Amino acid sequence: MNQSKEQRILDFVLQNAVRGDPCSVVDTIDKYCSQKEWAMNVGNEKGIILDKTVEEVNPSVALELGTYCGYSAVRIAQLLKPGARLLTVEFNPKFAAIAKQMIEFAGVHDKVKILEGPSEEIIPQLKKKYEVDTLDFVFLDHWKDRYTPDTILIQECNLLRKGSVLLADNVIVPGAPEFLNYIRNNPRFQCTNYPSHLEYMKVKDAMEKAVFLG
Ligand SMILES: O=c1[nH]cnc2c(O)c(F)c(-c3ccc(F)cc3)cc12
Ligand SMILES: [Mg+2]
Repeated sequence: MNQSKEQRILDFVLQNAVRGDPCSVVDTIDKYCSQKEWAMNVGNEKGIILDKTVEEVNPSVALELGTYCGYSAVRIAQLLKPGARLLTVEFNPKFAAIAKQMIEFAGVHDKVKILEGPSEEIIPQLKKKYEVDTLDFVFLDHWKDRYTPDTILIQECNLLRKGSVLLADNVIVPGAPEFLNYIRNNPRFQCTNYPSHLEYMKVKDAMEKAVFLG
């Protein structure tokens, strides 16, 4: 049965990265995806913007929408303080299975919980089923058409507090124009744009940060 690209990425990590070393896992994924097969990991250039935002927020509870192979989950988890946790939502069971192995190999599995299913079903479960009070940080990196409805749903579920930070990938490519319009015209958010490039390409992309004002 022929392998998926995501399985090839995982195998390359298992063969070439250092078990228990999150940096080596991140660097090895970037090496494979820049030299052999493009894949939709946030990548190193936008990854540094993600890192800086996570360090600035220093979240106790972080949510990621869109796990994929676990690249950004590993990046985020390695920056979390002791006792802090990342909940990451993945709709595609094949991607979730790859990410689980990636996260375990990186040695950050005690900080990360993969929640399999559609974000619109999981977000309303966060308080009761996953014992979340409020989210300090949310990384939106799933499907552009879900950015706005999920941001609205997160607010409706009372999951944000004054100072909660949202960071959205791909607001230029593939693009999330409706989300940018929503969040930049919403007086309850203070927005900042971070121009960058599409992972492993010279194409322009950007991330958008939105701080919830309460
Ligand atoms: O669907 C996505 N979810 C999350 N992140 C993505 C991404 O970072 C991409 F670059 C892309 C992408 C895919 C194909 C292209 F030609 C350009 C960007 C897609 C996603
Ligand atoms: Mg992305």
